[in-house]
Amino acid sequence: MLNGVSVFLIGMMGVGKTTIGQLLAQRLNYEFLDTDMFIEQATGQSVSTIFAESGESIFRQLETATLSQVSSRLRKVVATGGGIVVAPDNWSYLKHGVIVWLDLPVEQIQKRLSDDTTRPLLQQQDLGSRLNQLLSERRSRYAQADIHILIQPDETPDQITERVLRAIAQECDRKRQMDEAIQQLNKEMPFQTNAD
Ligand SMILES: Nc1ncnc2c1ncn2[C@@H]1O[C@H](COP(=O)(O)OP(=O)(O)OP(=O)(O)O)[C@@H](O)[C@H]1O
Ligand SMILES: O=C(O)C1=C[C@@H](O)[C@@H](O)[C@H](O)C1
Ligand SMILES: [Mg+2]
Repeated sequence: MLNGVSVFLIGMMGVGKTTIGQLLAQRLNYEFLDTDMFIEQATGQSVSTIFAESGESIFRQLETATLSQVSSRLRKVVATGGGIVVAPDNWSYLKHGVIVWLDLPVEQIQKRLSDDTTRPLLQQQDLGSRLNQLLSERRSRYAQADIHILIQPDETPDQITERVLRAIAQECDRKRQMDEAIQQLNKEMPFQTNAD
């Protein structure tokens, strides 16, 4: 249904981009790629070490460079870092594929990440307020995705993956119908110049 077009998963930390991305790639027979892991392999450093020793700005440059590399490739499911939506330049790369926003209420994210030490932007006392602050800064960017999946609290990774697959199929159908309508209209009403 995708004709090789890649899928980009976006969303806040902890919503399950890496978990769902791996399952989705298996179902689509695509290769799975995670921008955080890609950066860790390329630099030989963990995301936390990059933030601590080089700073967030360098991490964001690594993220954009990674995305520019992977966006030109076909048949990939790409789990992106939670902050990838912030840099406007990154959208020109994301738009090479179908963009899926995995969304989960902050209370659920909080439960999942309460003991996490690997996400540098969350290493502070009040996890709930920090997540709410990041989400309010980013929500309008996430909302630019082609597909929005609001995950239910008890939904399993397999159930979410099924729902994403159905939504991708619907989105591909919608795009195909629109392309056909445009082609039909172009046939019926050939473009006229002022000279006609
Ligand atoms: N549907 C689910 N139900 C319960 N736990 C889940 C589900 N999906 C993911 N998790 C768990 O939540 C945690 C965060 O998931 P994951 O690492 O996939 O999120 P992420 O979106 O990739 O986060 P990040 O943006 O920080 O990389 C993991 O411990 C994972 O096992
Ligand atoms: O939301 C974010 O800004 C981040 C999310 C993670 O995936 C990592 O990319 C990093 O911890 C920053
Ligand atoms: Mg991840």
